[in-house]
Amino acid sequence: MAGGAFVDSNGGRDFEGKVTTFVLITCFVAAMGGLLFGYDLGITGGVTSMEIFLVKFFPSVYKQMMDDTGNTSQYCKFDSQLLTLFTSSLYLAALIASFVAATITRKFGRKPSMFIGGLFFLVGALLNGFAVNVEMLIVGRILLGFGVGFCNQSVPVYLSEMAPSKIRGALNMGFQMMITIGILIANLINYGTSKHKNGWRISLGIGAVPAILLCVGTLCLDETPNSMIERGQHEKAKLMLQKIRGTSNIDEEYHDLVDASEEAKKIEHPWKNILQPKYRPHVTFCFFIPTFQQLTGINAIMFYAPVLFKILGFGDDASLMSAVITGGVNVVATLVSIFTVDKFGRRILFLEGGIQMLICQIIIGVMIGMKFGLNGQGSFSKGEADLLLFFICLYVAAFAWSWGPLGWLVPTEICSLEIRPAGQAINVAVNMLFTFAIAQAFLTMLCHFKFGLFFFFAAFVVIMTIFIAFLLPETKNIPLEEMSSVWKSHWFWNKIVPNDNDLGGYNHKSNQKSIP
Ligand SMILES: OC[C@H]1O[C@](O)(CO)[C@@H](O)[C@@H]1O
Repeated sequence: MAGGAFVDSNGGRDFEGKVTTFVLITCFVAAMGGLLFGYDLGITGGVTSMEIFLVKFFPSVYKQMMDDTGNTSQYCKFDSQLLTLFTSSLYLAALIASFVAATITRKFGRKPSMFIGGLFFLVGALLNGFAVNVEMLIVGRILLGFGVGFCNQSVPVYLSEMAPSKIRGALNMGFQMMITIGILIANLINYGTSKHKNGWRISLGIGAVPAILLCVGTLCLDETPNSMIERGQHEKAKLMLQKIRGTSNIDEEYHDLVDASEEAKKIEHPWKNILQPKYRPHVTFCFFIPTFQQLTGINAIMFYAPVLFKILGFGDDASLMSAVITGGVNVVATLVSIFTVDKFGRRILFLEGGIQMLICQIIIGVMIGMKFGLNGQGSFSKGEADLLLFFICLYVAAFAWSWGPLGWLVPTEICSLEIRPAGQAINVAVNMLFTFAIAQAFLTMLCHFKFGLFFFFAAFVVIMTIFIAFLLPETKNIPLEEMSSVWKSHWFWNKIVPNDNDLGGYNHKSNQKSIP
């Protein structure tokens, strides 16, 4: 499912096999999916800050922006539901599409879903690039959203099933990494196109290039062995396994895949299954982790950084350049997470990231509050603007090594096979729902909450950090087949999870220390 399913479905054991060229090509295709998602996340902020674009499609917002009679508070300059709908409609469409894609991925395979996703991306990008009215823009964004839904649902699954288990963890975070690279590319392109008359067309239309690569790439790829087994093509699956592992010694892995598929088929009602008391921690984390990931307020920065910087008095160029800087910080800090997550663990990254975000949000809120007050009139000096940008970067870095990648990793690794599809569906749907809500509400919230908006998100960061401190057990280095033991040795979850010996279908070890 979207954003995840990289976990080892064979119980964490390592099978014989090399990292073949074939697998590397699959990674490239998967990368296109993440890149496209990131590109769409990053492109609208810059485009909606381009004057020519606003004049053409949102003239009332442009008038409001240019109003220098002093009637409009800086905080409210971009407050327009139609303008935010341009950004947010994508995520609502993605939410709906990921459910449809889940069925197509299961019944017809991963490839059709990826291909359909690529096609939606292509048509959406072209519609946006050639748009002559707001309707074309919004319909284009909805199609891009369908693309995100189909790709986020199928690409990670495809990738995890193709990848040898030893690089599966890295690939999980690699997906978020590609998202951040997509955002950065979008920011760079906006910076480059902003001076051209039709710059916004190039920015929006250029998304068609990775979409074509994804479509063509998908056509050249083969289906995963797991999907072949799921659809009764056992002999083909064996051959495919030999091809992707670069060895004929695949019997053990093949039998594990068949067993896993049989187990999964026994679950008639995955949604009813996940509601059993023993899965309460799983449902809790699959719901609250994506909720909190979005309530960090990260997308207030990712979507609206150029607009926000413009509101704060940065010039046009400086606004877009600042977005490039925050985009760059986002990529580098995600790398930090990839290299430290298995060494220091998930909890420490979550907790450190939370505290760092909190401090930065308070400083940002205070700085804006002191300059713009409640009436929203004011401006920053060059030095103050640089200092503000510095704290925004520190905030983005904290997110990028904590809630960004861990928001996908933790829900996938805590769910055992029989509840993975349902758990992932919750994770993705909730993520998209809150991405939509924040995208839609941010500019209006800024208009009403003013600088207090940063304290609003900071309050959620306090709640989520306490939530992690008390409720999330450390999952670093815990083999998947022993994951159920973490609940039994946790001070809170051992009171909630029923005391049977067959949690999640896996045996658990009795000699665990108390966690955390
Ligand atoms: O890198 C920031 C991006 O990462 C996400 O949280 C996805 O994991 C997006 O919602 C956000 O725009």
